[in-house]
Amino acid sequence: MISARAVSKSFDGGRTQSVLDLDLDVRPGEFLVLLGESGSGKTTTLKMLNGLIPPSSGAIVVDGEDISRVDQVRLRRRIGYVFQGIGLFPHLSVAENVALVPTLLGWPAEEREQRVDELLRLVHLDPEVYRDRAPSELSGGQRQRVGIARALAGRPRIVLMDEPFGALDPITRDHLQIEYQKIHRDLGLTTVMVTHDITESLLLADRIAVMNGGRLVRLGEPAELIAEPGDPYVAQLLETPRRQAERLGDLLDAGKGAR
Ligand SMILES: Nc1ncnc2c1ncn2[C@@H]1O[C@H](COP(=O)(O)OP(=O)(O)OP(=O)(O)O)[C@@H](O)[C@H]1O
Repeated sequence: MISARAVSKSFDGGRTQSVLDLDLDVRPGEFLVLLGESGSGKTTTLKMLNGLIPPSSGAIVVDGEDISRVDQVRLRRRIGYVFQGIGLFPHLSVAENVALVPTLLGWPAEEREQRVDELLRLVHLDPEVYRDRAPSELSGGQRQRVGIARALAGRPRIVLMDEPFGALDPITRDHLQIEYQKIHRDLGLTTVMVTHDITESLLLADRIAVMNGGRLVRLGEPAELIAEPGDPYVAQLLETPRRQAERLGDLLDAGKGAR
């Protein structure tokens, strides 16, 4: 569905090398997570996949088309994007934010409104209650739900998400992760999600692409990475969730014993 071939990106006339020689194939229907620490090149990669940033070299093919040769506006309307920090327009209502792409595509008002209500229900927000609210009148989790609804409005087959659950409390985060995973499956989407949270990537991804210093250092299913990190950096990343899982396992066992 998405292929990157020898993609590199530098800024400041070559002084900052953000992404180096990236080769990556995202399969149709796959949930792929780009994992790495701050500054490893994840956001730059995601923005290159929908043409927001042009690569310095290399090629990106989306659904069979080299994206440097397609109309950029049309391309971006075919790909849903959930931005880091959500990025809802504060002066627009929830419904207007969700209807952004359908409005740009010139959908008739009635169809647009039906779509907004359908999407709000999909992300578990009652349209009667939330349609006319301003983003400032929502909790962080509700705002993130609106961000997801907005990304899905134009019926994209591909969704790119940049740290979508990063700023949420753990309980809301867990709910939204599970809900989004269901949406991804039910709608047959291809999703690429950026995170620096190793546990999140292990729980959500079909495959994880680990980036370090602009390079893709490991690509594999969560179980494959756990069984064989294959790279010292990946082994180091896995230490924390492994330790936490062991401690939680011990506590759960102790809890059972105390009952
Ligand atoms: N427009 C830009 N101009 C100059 N340098 C940039 C620009 N965008 C990104 N960079 C640099 O490229 C590198 C990778 O940045 P990127 O935002 O892709 O990292 P990231 O892994 O997404 O980090 P984070 O998790 O903090 O968002 C960083 O060193 C960053 O400073």
